[in-house]
Amino acid sequence: MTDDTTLVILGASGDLTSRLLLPALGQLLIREPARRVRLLGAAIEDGDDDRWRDVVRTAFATVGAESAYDRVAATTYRRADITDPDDLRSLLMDAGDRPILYFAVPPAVTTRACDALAGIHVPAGTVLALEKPFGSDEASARALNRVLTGIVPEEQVFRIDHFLGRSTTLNLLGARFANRVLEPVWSADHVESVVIRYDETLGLEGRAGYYDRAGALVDMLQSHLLQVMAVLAMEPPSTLGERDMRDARCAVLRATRVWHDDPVAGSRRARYAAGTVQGTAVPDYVDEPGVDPARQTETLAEMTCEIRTARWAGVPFTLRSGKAIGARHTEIVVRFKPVRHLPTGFTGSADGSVLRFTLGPDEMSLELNINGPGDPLHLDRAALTARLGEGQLLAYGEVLSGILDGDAALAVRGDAAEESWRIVQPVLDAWRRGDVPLDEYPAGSGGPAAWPEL
Ligand SMILES: NC(=O)C1=CN([C@@H]2O[C@H](COP(=O)(O)OP(=O)(O)OC[C@H]3O[C@@H](n4cnc5c(N)ncnc54)[C@H](OP(=O)(O)O)[C@@H]3O)[C@@H](O)[C@H]2O)C=CC1
Ligand SMILES: O=C1O[C@H](COP(=O)(O)O)[C@@H](O)[C@H](O)[C@H]1O
Repeated sequence: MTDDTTLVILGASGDLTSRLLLPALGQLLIREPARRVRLLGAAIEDGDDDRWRDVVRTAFATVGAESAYDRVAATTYRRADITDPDDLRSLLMDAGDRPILYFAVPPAVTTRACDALAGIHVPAGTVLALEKPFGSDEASARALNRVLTGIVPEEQVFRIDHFLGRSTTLNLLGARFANRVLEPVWSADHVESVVIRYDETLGLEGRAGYYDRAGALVDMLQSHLLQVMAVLAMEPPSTLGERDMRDARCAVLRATRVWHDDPVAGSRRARYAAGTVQGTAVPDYVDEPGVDPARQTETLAEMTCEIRTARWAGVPFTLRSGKAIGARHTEIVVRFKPVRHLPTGFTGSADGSVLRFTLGPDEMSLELNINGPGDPLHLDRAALTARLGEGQLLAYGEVLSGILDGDAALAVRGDAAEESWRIVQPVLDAWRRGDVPLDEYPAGSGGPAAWPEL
């Protein structure tokens, strides 16, 4: 990586930029002292270099990376409407050779900006990094892919999914592929069910402009949780290189359908009502600023899928994510089948073992049936727990590192983005038709009382 690479952050005044991208860049520059980057920020609002430099310094400081600022070779700001070809042209002139255009802007703006880019000259080696959601359905994702590959080759398109850079997801690879003990039981022969759950205490956080159109299904399941499922379920790749990893993940998605092809039985949705989350009052979702009640947006989504391969057919993979839940509950749970025959004479129950990966703090635990204290033939439950390495970088740091190095292993390939939409489309359609009721739960609860525990 040399000084002549410019990271152009489109959406310099946005939440993602200040809260996640810049802190991650600061961390990355601290971890890799030889790395240099030029930073060009752009947004619609009038601004100047000094104000932008303050934004960068403040963001670096949030992760204790103040000293990384000296490694940024230049930091400049340009006012630009990136849907305007003239503004884009002058931005590209400022960016120089082989720029990285990071679209930290709303998805509809990204689409319009890419349409504009397709009509102008883009320097060879330009990299495009696009935030999720990628398109708004399968057809629009396909159309956007066509536009992108008309601008730069697929290897230069980074569709971002920061869950692929999360240490838990990376730890899954180590646990699965560096332990011979797991591979023989990693299939429908031994696994009964898988749950991937990301319940947050956070509510809307002022993001109605985006979230009210997306909802939990698109915001979390269609993107992040399907990618985590792909890592959990993929065939062992030959290498951790870009092609092997992306082929393996995409093969899982290609084989995935909603459970029994029945989106009504295979999904549930709900929305939070007024309540209290960890001592703080949260309004009814429809009373949050900017929400349109007519949209019937869900804040809790659940979908069960089947991966139709010899390894996984018949195993339900349930993905769930909710906002304003009483306690953070973020984990991957692999539940094994009980033993085929429990020798007569034991007392107590012998439920299947459970392998659990907790996301942040990262832990892995294996629950087993053991002979407990007292009666030696009475079965008790015990857990072997290991704290996993948190990684030196935030998830966005791993993602940025890949982009700056031109390694797309942690980015979503175009065909995988389309497959993810294909998987959720029947559910979206069923919800739009009103075939699945929109249930309610008080903010701060664990979800609708009537929903059976996963
Ligand atoms: N925020 C988050 O936690 C996460 C966000 N994302 C994704 O990141 C993207 C950005 O989200 P977020 O930062 O929250 O959004 P914000 O609304 O906070 O920021 C949007 C940014 O886009 C700029 N912008 C809008 N239109 C244009 C335009 N025509 N030309 C130039 N700049 C423009 C805005 O500039 P101005 O202020 O000048 O109008 C602003 O800087 C979305 O795709 C979102 O899904 C992904 C993961 C997490
Ligand atoms: O992309 C998103 O992710 C966050 C959850 O991820 P985290 O790493 O910030 O915990 C989610 O809150 C947000 O709604 C979604 O857009």
